Amino acid sequence: MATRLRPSSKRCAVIGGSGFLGRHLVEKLQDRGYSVSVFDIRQSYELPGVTFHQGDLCDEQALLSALKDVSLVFHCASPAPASNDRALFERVNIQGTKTVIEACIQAGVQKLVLTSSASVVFEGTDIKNGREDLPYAKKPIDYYTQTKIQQEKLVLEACDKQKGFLTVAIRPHGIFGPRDPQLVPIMVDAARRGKMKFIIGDGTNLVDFTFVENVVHGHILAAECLRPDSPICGKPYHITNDEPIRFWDFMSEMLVGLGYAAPRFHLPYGLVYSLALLLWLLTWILRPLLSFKPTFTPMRVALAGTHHYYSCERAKQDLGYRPVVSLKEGIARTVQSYPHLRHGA
Ligand SMILES: NC(=O)C1=CN([C@@H]2O[C@H](COP(=O)(O)OP(=O)(O)OC[C@H]3O[C@@H](n4cnc5c(N)ncnc54)[C@H](OP(=O)(O)O)[C@@H]3O)[C@@H](O)[C@H]2O)C=CC1
Ligand SMILES: CC(C)=CCC[C@@H](C)[C@H]1CC[C@H]2C3=C(CC[C@]12C)[C@@]1(C)CCC(=O)C[C@@H]1CC3
Repeated sequence: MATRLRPSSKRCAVIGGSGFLGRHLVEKLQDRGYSVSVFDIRQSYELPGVTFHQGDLCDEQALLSALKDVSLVFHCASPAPASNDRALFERVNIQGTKTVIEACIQAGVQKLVLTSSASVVFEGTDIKNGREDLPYAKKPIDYYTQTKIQQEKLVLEACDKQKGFLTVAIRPHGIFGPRDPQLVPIMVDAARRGKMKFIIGDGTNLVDFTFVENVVHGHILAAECLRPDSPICGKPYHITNDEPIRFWDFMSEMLVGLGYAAPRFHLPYGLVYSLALLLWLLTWILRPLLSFKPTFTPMRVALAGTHHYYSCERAKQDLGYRPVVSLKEGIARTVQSYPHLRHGA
């Protein structure tokens, strides 16, 4: 296991620090005594001691002024997967990440920790205990994933011990927790519209859901282990709760916790996937006439109906990673944090 070192200056920047994961990361870094700057396209909160720089990460000059005297950068900004905007994903995740790397090198940043995604190896078919040596998806399930693959490659290939610029990528999966704008809100919206009655497939597919504080813990461990002599340089690491759970059990626990009924009726996976594909095709053909965003997309059906869980042995070995919050506690804390989304609220 690599030795953990705190950067001497303890000055770091979180690109995407106004987002769900970013804000949790900022709060924990501050608790641990880091001096933190946030760079984000929006400012969603204020925190004493944290400096905010509002800007687009594709703007090198804006980044350079935010990275002055910073030795460690976390890059966890991305357009939301639900935006499904190919041009935006390419501009931010690919061009923007090139700009982040260039700005880091120019500003003398020593370490860059990227938030990648375990989905970079997911093609819509079962992955059981997938390790980091699985090949990147040849047919990624959506544009978001396609650009996350390119982004991860760019960051890992930029690792250069000679130049003193070290990089590492964290691949979380199914992040959930307080303030998440996606998982629970999308699920509750579907429940309120009567769309959470059905289980896609036989309901036994296992999936990783990862409590946000475990993802934060993985990022900080990676940053503190990143040194020229450590085995983690230029490598990706899966960070999960290490407790794969049936997708539909997780959904049911969340729903029941919030006062909604658990899904009960089974629908065949192949049928739902084909319908989602057809719907997607129709909305694509009719896009000049109507802007309709279906709840059932092929990507979501694949996520809901296949096995996709990952080994985090490499993170345990190299980073000393162990989840700090169990799935049970994570679910309870998440449910408690959404009083406004409870049934009848
Ligand atoms: N949530 C999940 O389950 C998983 C997330 N990830 C990865 O984790 C990271 C964080 O995700 P999450 O916290 O959920 O996402 P959020 O959308 O909550 O946070 C991302 C932040 O980045 C900002 N941002 C987007 N584009 C730019 C830009 N051009 N310049 C500066 N800032 C920008 C967003 O602003 P705005 O909201 O205005 O767009 C937002 O504040 C992402 O890289 C994502 O790919 C990986 C696996 C799973
Ligand atoms: C583990 C992992 C990568 C989770 C991803 C989170 C989201 C993609 C899910 C959040 C809410 C989920 C959801 C569905 C699919 C996956 C999510 C979008 C459905 C659309 C699946 C089909 C239904 O029956 C309705 C579901 C609503 C919630």
